[in-house]
Amino acid sequence: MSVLPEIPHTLADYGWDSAFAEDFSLHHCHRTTDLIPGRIIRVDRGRCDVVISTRRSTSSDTSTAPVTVVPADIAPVHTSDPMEWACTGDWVALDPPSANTLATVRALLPRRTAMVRSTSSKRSEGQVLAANVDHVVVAVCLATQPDLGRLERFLALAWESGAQPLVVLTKADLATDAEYVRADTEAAAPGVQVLVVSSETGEGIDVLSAVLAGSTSVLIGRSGAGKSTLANTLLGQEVQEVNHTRDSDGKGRHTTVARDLLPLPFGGVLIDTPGLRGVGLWDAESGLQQVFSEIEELAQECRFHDCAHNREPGCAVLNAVEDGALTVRRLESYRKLLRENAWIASRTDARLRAERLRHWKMIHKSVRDSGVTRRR
Ligand SMILES: Nc1nc2c(ncn2[C@@H]2O[C@H](COP(=O)(O)OP(=O)(O)OP(=O)(O)O)[C@@H](O)[C@H]2O)c(=O)[nH]1
Ligand SMILES: [Zn+2]
Repeated sequence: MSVLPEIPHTLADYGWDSAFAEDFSLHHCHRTTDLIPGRIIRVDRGRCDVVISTRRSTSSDTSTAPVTVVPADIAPVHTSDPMEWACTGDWVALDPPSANTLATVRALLPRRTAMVRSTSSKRSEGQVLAANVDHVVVAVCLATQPDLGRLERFLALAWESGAQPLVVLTKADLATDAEYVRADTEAAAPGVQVLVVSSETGEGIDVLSAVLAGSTSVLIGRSGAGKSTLANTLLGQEVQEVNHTRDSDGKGRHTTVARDLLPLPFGGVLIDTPGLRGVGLWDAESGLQQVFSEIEELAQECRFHDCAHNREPGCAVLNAVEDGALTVRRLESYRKLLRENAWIASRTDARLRAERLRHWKMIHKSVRDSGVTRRR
């Protein structure tokens, strides 16, 4: 067993609920040995760290007992497809650790959402950076002129993951015209809540905490947007668990338990993994449709159903630009991101994608056939 101390959180604090419990029971009943549920908080070279309950007896106990962190082997669930690699946020079924064996992950439970980025390999494949995320919080700094095109790209990625995006306008204490920026931001983010916060004064932190409470969240945004500062503000005391502290002589660096997934003091967790913060687009066509939903709606009114909104007669999109209802900036941003996305998608091996789709359909079908109804 791990020598790590018990942490006064429960699996429920980490997002465990009855729908995951049902998915887990499907794996459980196929096995003679006792598998246990857990959530991956970090993956590192063939190993992962998993939070598990300190109590094993019944599932009702599991949700209220304190959790502990154990290292686990992920080799049995390794596949050739990076989209299916175990990642931070995954709920898993695992063999518990024993006196002389490491815990072993036997299955990943079906993901509700997945944050995906393109890898830099020659053959473009997606890689999952975080699983089962409920809120993607996009941080935009109020101290400088916001880059709305960049915001729209982050939002497309957020929508594409299946999570609910949220925009936080940070450093409100440095803002000269917060309301003006908020209005511009809201116009660039239909269907997305926009909150104004300051880690310096604490403005808006209570509202943000209430929105994120009980869910799994990630913070993304450009460098310097104030993500680390905001994460520390939200995590409060909890962050002490992960701080990298220097030796008293100032030479070496000690790491206590390094975690990419941290419990929030008001319930729920925050995922912060390297690579997730400045993530790029990957096959986010439906995400783009959601970011630019008003343009998609206008396009329904164009005279020609294949209208490219260039100079076609009866184009509702161009008419909206003429009326001032739609900005040229936003239409150009929409075109640019669609082109960028099409280019990335075209690099992806079509056969690979078809296989992946078939595989996931099979999983969904087997879940459906077992009579389990899923929440989302
Ligand atoms: N005045 C003020 N400064 C802030 C606030 N939040 C962050 N900052 C400052 O802004 C700078 C960047 O903040 P970070 O939290 O490091 O930004 P980040 O988004 O994590 O940056 P990366 O780690 O590069 O991605 C730091 O100097 C912070 O002290 C705030 O609410 N008010
Ligand atoms: Zn048109």
